[in-house]
Amino acid sequence: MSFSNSGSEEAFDYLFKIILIGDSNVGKTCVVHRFKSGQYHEKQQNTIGVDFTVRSLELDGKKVKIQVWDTAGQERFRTITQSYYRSAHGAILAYDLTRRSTFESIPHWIHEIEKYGAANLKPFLFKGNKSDVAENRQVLFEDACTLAEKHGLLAVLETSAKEAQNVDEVFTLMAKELIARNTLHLHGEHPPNSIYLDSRPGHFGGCS
Ligand SMILES: Nc1nc2c(ncn2[C@@H]2O[C@H](COP(=O)(O)OP(=O)(O)OP(=O)(O)O)[C@@H](O)[C@H]2O)c(=O)[nH]1
Repeated sequence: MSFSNSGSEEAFDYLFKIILIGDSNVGKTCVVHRFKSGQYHEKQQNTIGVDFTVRSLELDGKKVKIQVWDTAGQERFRTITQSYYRSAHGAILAYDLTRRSTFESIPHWIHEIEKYGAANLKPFLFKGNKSDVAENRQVLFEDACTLAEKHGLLAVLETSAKEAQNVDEVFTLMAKELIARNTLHLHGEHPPNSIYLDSRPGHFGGCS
């Protein structure tokens, strides 16, 4: 069965609302822009509140409409952004792998999701951005894996909005997981535990 919001819009099988969360300047907006337009722009302004982006994908023969809510990382917008958690189906936690403090904020963001998100707001996907400047790396992939395992997060991916590394993969993986969970739910089964992805594009491996 396919759905459409209005006659003029493309029909779809699934609509997923995915919220993107993390400290200011980790590159959330640039990643969303890369996902939507395939382009990279050095962004000058911080996000104010929440920005919406929609992109449709075809996954395993199904039309999937992904609505990304790009939230402001700045503290002063926290009350606005928290109000969007409740209706999200999936959450992506982002940090800047060249800035350790943004990684250390991740437990705080997990707490926010648990506090303000719906009870079934799982899985959280976990991504480190700016892998193109890995020479300035302050967060090891292994450290991210350890944190993800500790909190039962779905995946660890390292992305670059600048060099288009793993950007589509983040959203595709999230959508596939949400479809799988939806299907399992319909069949009364439980979803599997976490998946971990190596930082190299297209390489699906374990953390250890
Ligand atoms: N080298 C590099 N720089 C990036 C990348 N992605 C974003 N940036 C830069 O990081 C800065 C912050 O990017 P934004 O996308 O505005 O960050 P944000 O997380 O949306 O910030 P808020 O809107 O304040 O929450 C900008 O100067 C970008 O050009 C990347 O993949 N590689």
